[in-house]
Amino acid sequence: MTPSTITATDTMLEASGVTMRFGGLTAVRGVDLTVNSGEIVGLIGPNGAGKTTFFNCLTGLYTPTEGTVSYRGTRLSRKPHLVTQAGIARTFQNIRLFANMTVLENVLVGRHTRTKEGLWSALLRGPGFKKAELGSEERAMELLEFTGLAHKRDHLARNLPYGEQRKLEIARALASEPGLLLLDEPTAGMNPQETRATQELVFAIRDQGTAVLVIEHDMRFIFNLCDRVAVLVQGQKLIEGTADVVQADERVIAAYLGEPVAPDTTSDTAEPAHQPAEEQTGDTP
Ligand SMILES: Nc1ncnc2c1ncn2[C@@H]1O[C@H](COP(=O)(O)OP(=O)(O)OP(=O)(O)O)[C@@H](O)[C@H]1O
Repeated sequence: MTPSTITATDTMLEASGVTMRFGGLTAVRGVDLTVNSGEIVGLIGPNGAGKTTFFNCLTGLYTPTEGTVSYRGTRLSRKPHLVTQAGIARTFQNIRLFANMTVLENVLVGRHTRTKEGLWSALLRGPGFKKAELGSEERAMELLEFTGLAHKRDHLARNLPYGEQRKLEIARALASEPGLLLLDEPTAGMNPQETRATQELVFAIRDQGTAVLVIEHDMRFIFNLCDRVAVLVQGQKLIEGTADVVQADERVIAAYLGEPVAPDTTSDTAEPAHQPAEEQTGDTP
């Protein structure tokens, strides 16, 4: 999945002094964060702490007011499609699939940065895209097998259950063959069984050579999954460390956790922690 040139010691992402201001509001303030190859890093913090804004600064959706972002030692472009082409893919907090395309087509569109055809050609399904599609289909099917969606290849994205839509977003992100995958609340709205399956999927993604940076409010998920966790509070990084260090930190407990995280004793039949805020499948990602 990942270029064989990546070694265990590569720095994939290096964000340095990233600050993002919106008028008088400083949403992200001087944040440094590194993700190395082979790592799963978590980014947690209260609502409004600046986590998604920080992701948007990494992926070119926002130009940081201050600071730099590099991927594998090279400063990143501020254009999202060039960031994807460089090797960073992401999913969104609110699912952004092509609702009226099939599962397979959604993944094929995700491959456009790895073919000569552009996004518009992919969306309009022009002749160039159809040719490129033949070469891409095998890889797209591998990704659907990998994410457990192969049997749904011809279903419309909008007809998938919520948990499978989230998986499809991940499959589509993987279609650009990223070295680093950014996941924004991948388990939001999932039940405990789906959350555990997502955890296994993220481990498998890492094991195949893609580093992962993940935002999530489900603390059991984060602390089970991540090699390191960084905590943002009011736009600033409060602490960064292993799960044990972070969840025992009194400032983190006071600012975010409220109480130490209990071990995972949830049952498979429990209800989802919360439902998605909206029916998220839109027509445009
Ligand atoms: N485009 C924008 N214009 C103005 N303010 C913004 C913009 N985007 C985010 N903000 C503000 O920046 C702050 C950080 O928001 P952000 O969505 O990054 O937080 P978050 O940690 O991802 O929250 P949540 O966990 O609820 O998703 C908030 O006060 C938000 O209102």
